[in-house]
Amino acid sequence: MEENHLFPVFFKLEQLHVLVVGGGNIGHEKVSAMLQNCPGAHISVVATRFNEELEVMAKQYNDVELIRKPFSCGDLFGKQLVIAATNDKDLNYTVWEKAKASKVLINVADTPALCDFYLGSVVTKGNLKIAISTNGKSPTMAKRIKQILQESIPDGVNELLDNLHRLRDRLKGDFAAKVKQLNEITAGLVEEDKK
Ligand SMILES: C[C@@]1(CC(=O)O)C2=NC(=C\c3[nH]c(c(CCC(=O)O)c3CC(=O)O)Cc3[nH]c(c(CC(=O)O)c3CCC(=O)O)/C=C3\N/C(=C\2)[C@@H](CCC(=O)O)[C@]3(C)CC(=O)O)/[C@H]1CCC(=O)O
Ligand SMILES: NC(=O)c1ccc[n+]([C@@H]2O[C@H](COP(=O)([O-])OP(=O)(O)OC[C@H]3O[C@@H](n4cnc5c(N)ncnc54)[C@H](O)[C@@H]3O)[C@@H](O)[C@H]2O)c1
Repeated sequence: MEENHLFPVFFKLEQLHVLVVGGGNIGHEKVSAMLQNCPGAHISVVATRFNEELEVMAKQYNDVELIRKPFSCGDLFGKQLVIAATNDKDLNYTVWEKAKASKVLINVADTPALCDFYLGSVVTKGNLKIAISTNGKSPTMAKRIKQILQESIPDGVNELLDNLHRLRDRLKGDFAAKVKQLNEITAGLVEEDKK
């Protein structure tokens, strides 16, 4: 079977500065995805025109700025991540070239082959977060799996997480002893599978 070789990580977007080039439907979708996960995300959007929903959204977040102008190389200055989401493939390629030259990680929304990273479909229950990828094969399938998991994972999972966190803080002993105790305490959660 073909395998997905993407390596998932969870970024702290309050500590990074993201540049989004393009403020249309897709620019709005990507900014919205980042803010849903991280309301404190630090995002600059450069575009010649902005979709109205994006303009309304940006006003509600202190760390999102919309800059109405054509893209230029200097926009990359001080950014750690870039999303190129214009409707101009050649321009998206230019943004990719500039990002590579500046060693900034980039997602090119219309060209998966040029992406250093993909955005995932995200399930959230309190502190629990699950990111889904189909290796770029079908974002629609990722969205549907997200919906299934969102409904099937009970909301109480966050209380369980809080309890385990408190327990983790109270456990004594070295690392190996703590791992042993935590495994024993949680074994009951997966007991059904062993039968
Ligand atoms: C998960 C999600 C995250 C997000 O964007 O927040 C996401 N796309 C979402 C939705 C979505 N995107 C598209 C549709 C239309 C139906 C369809 O095509 O299925 C829908 C469905 C909808 O909107 O209902 C079209 C589309 N997407 C890409 C291309 C370009 C291409 O493939 O060439 C085209 C064709 C453009 C065209 O035809 O013009 C590319 C990418 N989209 C990815 C992520 C990355 C791969 C993720 C993975 O590994 O699965 C990747 C590779 C790069 C990236 O964008 O990071 C978000 C889920 C929302 C949710 O969770 O609710
Ligand atoms: N990755 C995904 O999930 C996904 C999904 C659907 C579509 N797409 C692709 O994303 C691309 C964008 O689609 P859209 O619907 O957002 O288009 P759109 O027409 O709504 O928006 C295009 C944006 O690009 C900006 N732009 C154009 N030239 C510019 C320049 N020189 N400098 C700065 N900004 C400039 C415009 O001002 C506008 O904000 C399309 O190529 C589409 O194929 C990607």
